[in-house]
Amino acid sequence: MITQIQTYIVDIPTIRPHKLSMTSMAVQSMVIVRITDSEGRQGIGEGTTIGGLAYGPESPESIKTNIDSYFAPYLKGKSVDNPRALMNQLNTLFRGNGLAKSAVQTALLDLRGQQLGVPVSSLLGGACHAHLPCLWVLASGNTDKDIYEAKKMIAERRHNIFKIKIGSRSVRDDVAHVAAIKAALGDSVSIRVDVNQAWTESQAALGMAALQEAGIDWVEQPTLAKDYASLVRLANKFNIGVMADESVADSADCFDLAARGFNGSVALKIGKAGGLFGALDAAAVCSAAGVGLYGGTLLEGTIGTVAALHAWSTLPAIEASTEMFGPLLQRDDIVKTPLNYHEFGVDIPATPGLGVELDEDKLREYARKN
Ligand SMILES: O=C(O)C[C@H]1C=CC(=O)O1
Ligand SMILES: [Mn+2]
Repeated sequence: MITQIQTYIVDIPTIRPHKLSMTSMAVQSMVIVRITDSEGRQGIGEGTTIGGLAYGPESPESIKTNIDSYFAPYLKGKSVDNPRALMNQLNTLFRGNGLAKSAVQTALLDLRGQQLGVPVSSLLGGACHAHLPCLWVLASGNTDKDIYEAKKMIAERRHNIFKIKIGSRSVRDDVAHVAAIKAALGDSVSIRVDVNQAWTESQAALGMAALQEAGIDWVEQPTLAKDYASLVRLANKFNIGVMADESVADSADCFDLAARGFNGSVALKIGKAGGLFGALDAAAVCSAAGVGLYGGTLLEGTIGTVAALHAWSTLPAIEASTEMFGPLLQRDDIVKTPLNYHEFGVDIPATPGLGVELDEDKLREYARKN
């Protein structure tokens, strides 16, 4: 039985400013949820966004408030035997708030996994992978710094696929920046870009023609999230792949986009989909429609990242790789043993629950005091 639900906003500085088209991040703010049962076992979860309200409709403050005010009173006293039934109830009682629901669902699955002595991936049907590839995002905004950073990652065998954040400068300047990085890294390194909705369709056509010429493999969310028609037209017009990110949150969005003739890939994110169950439902719709899968992040720390990894590990194929590098962007970690990044990817824990444990001292150090 659930006896206590605690939430914390945890602010951890990033290793360098992370520049997206809509904001520059120097700190990552994560909402950590801890659910305790009557035997004293604890499950942990994370709800994280980017840049307060700059990226999406939920902020760290809204995630915490809505868990404290709405979800926690409902969950207190309930059994954890069936996390899916509890989530169905939350979805019926409370609209939206996917990031807050993802945090709570993660904590319920962590707790249930510990009760049963199995990893979260087993609760989802079982892992097909023990190690998944993981790319790195170049977002310093400076061409030379990005090239240096990428070469270091390749030499350390940490990452060999890179995503470059663009969209805050002119199309020509952005293309020149990306083409210079691609030329410096060479043919064996796969490069993609994320425009985060910054282009009009005609800017996208100009940019994509030039990026295709420069040998770039994917363009993520070139145009506005709700402009499905432009995504479909661009995906059909160019050989360079189109990745939908902000356009699609859940399985219904994926169905809608695929039904309009989209033939690219989709960035799955547990936060967008309201949790692991929703993200896997979205994956099933994409796979049935021939749309490729990509394991996406909202730059979560270790807890949110490992939760997503458990979900992605159950997918037979993740055609467009993953970007589960969030913990590496943070200067410090609030878990006792960080995830193991090596050989251009990351290991998925096989111990009960999520397989990571909170470091109470670090939690105290970084938790927001007011
Ligand atoms: O993809 C996004 O839009 C959000 C996020 C994922 C990686 C990153 O650097 O930013
Ligand atoms: Mn994106």
